[in-house]
Amino acid sequence: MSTTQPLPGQQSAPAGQPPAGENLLEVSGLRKHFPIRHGIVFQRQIGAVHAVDGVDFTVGAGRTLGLVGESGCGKSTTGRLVTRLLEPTAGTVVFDGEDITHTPVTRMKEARRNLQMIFQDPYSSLNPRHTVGTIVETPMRLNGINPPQGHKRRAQELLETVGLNPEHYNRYPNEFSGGQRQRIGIARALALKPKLIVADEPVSALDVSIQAQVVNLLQDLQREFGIAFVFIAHDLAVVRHFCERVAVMYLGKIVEIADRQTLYTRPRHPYTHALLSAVPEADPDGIRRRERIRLAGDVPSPVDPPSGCRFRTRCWKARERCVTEEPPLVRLGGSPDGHLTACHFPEEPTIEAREEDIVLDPAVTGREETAAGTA
Ligand SMILES: Nc1ncnc2c1ncn2[C@@H]1O[C@H](COP(=O)(O)OP(=O)(O)OP(=O)(O)O)[C@@H](O)[C@H]1O
Repeated sequence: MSTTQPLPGQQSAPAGQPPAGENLLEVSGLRKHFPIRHGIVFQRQIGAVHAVDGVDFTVGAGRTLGLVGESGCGKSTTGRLVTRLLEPTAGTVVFDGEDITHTPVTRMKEARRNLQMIFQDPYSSLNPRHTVGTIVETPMRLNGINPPQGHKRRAQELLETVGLNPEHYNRYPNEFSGGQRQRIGIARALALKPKLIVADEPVSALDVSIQAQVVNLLQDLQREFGIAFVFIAHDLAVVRHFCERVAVMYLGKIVEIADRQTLYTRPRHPYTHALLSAVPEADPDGIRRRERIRLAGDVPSPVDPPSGCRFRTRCWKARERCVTEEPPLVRLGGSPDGHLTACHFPEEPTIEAREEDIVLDPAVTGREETAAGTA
């Protein structure tokens, strides 16, 4: 996939946002292999965890891309590579026209300012010994930003922006709830007026009742300030709410990417079908039945991923070709512009019920048979 061209199928920008199609972030062939070492003295490398294994995507200015997939498929590592918290093994990251793939963090001041990250755990990502004011002001001070109204007033404005009381400036993180701490983290990320925020599971550590509030806050900020987002989550419902485009990852690769409506209603990759079929969804008319797919086992080890298509060991459609030939991420016949799928034997583009459920997990089959027998 070319990463220098705007992704097809992007919707037009809402009022006040940058024009559509201008790529702010271009990720190409991105790889991260964590070495596995053995031995106390010589520490020989005996293998590698293929955490991210050739990922391409772009994010337009002011746009939102969701990264979804099961635990361990490489979402967080991708986020950390993009924000340069990790050094890639291969590939390129171009941000705002600048290739930052190997720029030393100390020399990428401008990019660091415009590229911020929000972390999953609001408890560990805030220094408990610093006041909220210090936490929010520090990025400005480190970057030599002196707002006309002064650091304190600006920090208080930011607290207000994220729905916190500016008078809490002198309080410490442990005096706040999880949702409030995440708001402090968001205020800190906003302090430098970033162009892109990578939000790594920003609500999954929060109570369900608080999650919606924080997601709505992020959405308001995204619209008001035209900030682009890479939103990492395993909760497909949250991603659907927040993201215009969604990429599905499996074992270090993107297996499907499309605009949200297409991905959620007309998926082609069997793995996307399986993920969606696991999402509980209200069926208001009670007429349309959704497909049921239960996958077998866990994601295989990223130390030794399967040959060919990585999903083949859990796929009900796998054939010989899937063992020998890796499917490219391409637009399939019948898919709209911008909908790319990596599959040799794609599914019908619908999530409606099939004649028979797909249940690959023997444990689930056993349980269901027992339940049916006792009913
Ligand atoms: N520093 C590291 N050293 C070795 N392996 C790592 C390291 N960080 C991540 N991994 C491995 O890389 C793979 C991808 O991890 P990653 O955290 O990116 O996945 P994820 O999709 O974000 O999962 P989760 O939703 O559980 O956070 C996993 O197998 C993980 O164990």
